[in-house]
Amino acid sequence: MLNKINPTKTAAWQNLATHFQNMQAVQMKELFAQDPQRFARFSVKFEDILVDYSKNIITDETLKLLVELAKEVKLPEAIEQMFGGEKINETEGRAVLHVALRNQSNTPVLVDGEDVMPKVNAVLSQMEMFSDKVISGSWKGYTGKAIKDIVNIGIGGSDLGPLMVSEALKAYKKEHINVHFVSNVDGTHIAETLNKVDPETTLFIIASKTFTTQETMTNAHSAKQWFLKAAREEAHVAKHFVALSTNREKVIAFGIDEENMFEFWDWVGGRYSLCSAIGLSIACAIGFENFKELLTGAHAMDKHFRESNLEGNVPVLLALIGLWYNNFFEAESEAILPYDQYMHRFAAYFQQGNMESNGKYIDRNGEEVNYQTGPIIWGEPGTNGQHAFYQLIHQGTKLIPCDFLAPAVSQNPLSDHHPKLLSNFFAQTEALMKGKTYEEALAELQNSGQSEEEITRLAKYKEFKGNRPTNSILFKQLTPHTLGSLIAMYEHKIFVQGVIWNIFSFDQWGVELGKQLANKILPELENDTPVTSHDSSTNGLINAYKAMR
Ligand SMILES: O=P(O)(O)OC[C@H]1O[C@H](O)[C@H](O)[C@@H](O)[C@@H]1O
Repeated sequence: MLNKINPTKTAAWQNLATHFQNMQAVQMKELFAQDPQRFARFSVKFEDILVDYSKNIITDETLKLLVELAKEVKLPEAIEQMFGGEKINETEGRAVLHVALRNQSNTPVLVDGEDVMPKVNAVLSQMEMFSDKVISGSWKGYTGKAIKDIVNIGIGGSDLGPLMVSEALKAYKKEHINVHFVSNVDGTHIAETLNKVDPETTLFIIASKTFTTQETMTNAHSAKQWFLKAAREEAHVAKHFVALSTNREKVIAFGIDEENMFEFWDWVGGRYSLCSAIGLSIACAIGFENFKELLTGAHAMDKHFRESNLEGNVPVLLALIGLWYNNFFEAESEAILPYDQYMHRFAAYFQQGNMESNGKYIDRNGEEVNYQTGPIIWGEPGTNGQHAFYQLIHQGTKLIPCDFLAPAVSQNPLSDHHPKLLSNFFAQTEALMKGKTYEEALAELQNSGQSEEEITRLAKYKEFKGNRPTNSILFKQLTPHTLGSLIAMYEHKIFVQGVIWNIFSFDQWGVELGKQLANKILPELENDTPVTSHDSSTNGLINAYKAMR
């Protein structure tokens, strides 16, 4: 069992609160001026990934106290508990072992005394054989043709991970295979996708941990109907539908051959499942060897996380710095800003990863917390974000700690695109940190030909207070290995924060109520009789819908 310590009751928290009083007015540019070694001291290299956390409102003392907090709430023990297969997901009675899925060292990982590695490896082999067949064209459709299009039908963790990775690793994609993702129960999503594909050459991957999710099952049934309209015989389904799930019975009931089921287990959380069978669409798109590289990269970060001391531990440092802003500076959100177009779904992926994990107000003792837990996660790729929402990051009233990510080497080195992109990457964190003083703004306006009065007035608007914190994560190239490490890095950051906030990061009860109510409302939409069973707003909306349709 994880510790159940209220973090605010620790000595470190109290010390951090006092320390914060001294830190809240500290200017980062002064910290840089005082210490020429600040970058060297506040950055860490992990393989090809450089994490610079020097542009934060922190000192050695801040980090020392944050590390003390982590120790006081027994973070090192919690890390061992997760890797050791303890049932740390207590509200569901499950272990949390996404790290076993990519345990390339193949050391035993025990759950209830059983080593899970043989079954992990067996499914990986099954995925390898299958993806090889699809890619080589030896897997044939019902008319003897090779597969050209893969449609992954899933939602949440059964969609966002494979989608994000397939996009991020597009440079590694096999040219003759196209992957599509259908998630929304809005018929438009599946209809528009089916318009683009041919039943003879399309493989549907039905991805659902539970195999009961309404959206996925509805889309899967529509896909099957569409397929059977062309293929006619139920027996052909086996060549075009495979399932990724923990629920064998439901997969069989759907009509998918048991042979075509790729299994995973209840100790894999949906939003932590892309290294499991849920990654099959990735393996088919980029080849199993590249999928394996992704796992190797994630495993390398897992080892670093488990084995490094807290002071030099990348996910731990990112977690502690995030917590510093979340709980002391009262920052409400964090932005993830990849300067790599291939990573355009990265923030969306970790929106689920983070917000579904740490968006909780009941602590591990069953009590309501009296401090902030998970932040709001958002972001878009640079430079698009610069022309959209960076205004608020630079001059708004909210503090938004940002992670900037960028590859040193582009997969598409067209003329000077990449230096231009990276000049923005470097400039933004510099601007956010340094800002521009009123005097600097005034000086810039001096030769503008405007009146002194106008210049004095305008300079106010052109002043940037700066002191806005960022982490810069610069990596050599967006390879499968590096992407795997980055994914694991953020996963473990979330874990560390959840441990400290004394919440259960691996359940998601908060998504149930909406589902329950939707199930109640669905039959009410069958006829035109007005409803009266809800509040007046909900009744009014339902009745207006009935009148409009
Ligand atoms: O994979 P499935 O069982 O279909 O679940 C898909 C998704 O739906 C649920 O509502 C959860 O909130 C997510 O964590 C999960 O990833």
